[in-house]
Amino acid sequence: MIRFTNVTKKYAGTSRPALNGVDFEILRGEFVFLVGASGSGKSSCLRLMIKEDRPNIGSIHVLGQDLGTISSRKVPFFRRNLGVVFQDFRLLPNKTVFDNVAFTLQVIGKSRGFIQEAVPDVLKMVGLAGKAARYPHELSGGEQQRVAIARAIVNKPALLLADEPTGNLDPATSAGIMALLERINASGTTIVMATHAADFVDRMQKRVIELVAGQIVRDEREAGYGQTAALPVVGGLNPVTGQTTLSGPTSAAISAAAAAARAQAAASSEMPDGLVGATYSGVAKPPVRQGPPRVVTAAEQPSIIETTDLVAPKPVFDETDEITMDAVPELPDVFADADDADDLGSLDQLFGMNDSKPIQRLPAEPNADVPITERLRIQAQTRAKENPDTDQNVGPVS
Ligand SMILES: Nc1ncnc2c1ncn2[C@@H]1O[C@H](COP(=O)(O)OP(=O)(O)OP(=O)(O)O)[C@@H](O)[C@H]1O
Repeated sequence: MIRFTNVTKKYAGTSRPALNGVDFEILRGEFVFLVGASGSGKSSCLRLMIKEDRPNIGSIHVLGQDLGTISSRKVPFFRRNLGVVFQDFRLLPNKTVFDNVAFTLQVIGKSRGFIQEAVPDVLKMVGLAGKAARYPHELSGGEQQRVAIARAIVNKPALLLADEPTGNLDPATSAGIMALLERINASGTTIVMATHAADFVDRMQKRVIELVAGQIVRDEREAGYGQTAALPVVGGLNPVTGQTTLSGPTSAAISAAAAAARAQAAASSEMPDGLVGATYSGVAKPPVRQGPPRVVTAAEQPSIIETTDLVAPKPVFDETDEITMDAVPELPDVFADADDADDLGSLDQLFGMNDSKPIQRLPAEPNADVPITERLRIQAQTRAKENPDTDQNVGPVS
């Protein structure tokens, strides 16, 4: 589903890489937390996954595509199979809840009939059935985030990427969002979520990939947040004062786990700039793994097909099994309507696209009119057991 091979990302003007020789593989159906201190590289990972950015070194495969070779013309088609949720929701303020969700489908050329059926269904799923006519500013933060999730999943993505989706929400609302994400994952969608929400990570006991200064220090199944993830900002030295930008007890609170992580980072490459002491409060957390990182390998993955009765082992999108971009037809007409063009520009911003390519409507998909339960795969699936497909879609598509 996702494979990073020796990925290094260094932003222009920075002295150390944001990601440094990162290797991991995420298989279909997994729920993976990306954790680590602020600045450790979580968002950079997610940006690389949606091809918003490219690595300096290494290769990235997502949904069977080598992102290093995919042409920019085909990137929108690749992104059709991704849902993305951000901390700050990124809703279109001048559109209703319904239209915010419908917009995703309009852009990819779904029929009006399909949209009229799919949007109410997905709003019901996220608990917003009665709020379709509201505007974002008329919603609470949690409701806005549920709209963002509805928008991300309405096109039944195989992969949902979430960057601190609970970052602006209170604990109770966050719990609702996490329950929703867990349900979406149970329907077969792979989820990768960057978060600082230690309580949820500890509670949910999913796979955890932990970054320290751009390097993976832990990759563990059924894991908690860990202590090193609470390390403070990497590179957080104030350039004016030369002091750490952090407040609170620092040196006294440096944990053994923090020291181990730093020693590990230093041993494997140059010491990252400005890695300073921890402010971890000392609240009881699961012990951090000592020694070399335990990387979860494909061979260690549980068989989703054999171990799960209710979960579809295939991604929500059948067509993602074999995304072959060469088979994608040429893009049709550019939108002529100025309003739509503005809106499409906004959609590009949702993905963080900062280039100014011509705005184009994508062609409709065939066989779009299937029931919402089938589209979202939220019902029990027995068919998959009968016809298991263990291909994880990692690696180049020939
Ligand atoms: N566009 C950019 N230009 C230069 N440096 C960047 C850019 N984006 C990120 N960085 C740097 O790369 C490093 C990793 O940043 P990234 O946003 O990936 O961290 P993060 O773990 O997601 O942090 P947070 O938890 O605060 O969101 C940081 O040192 C950051 O300052």
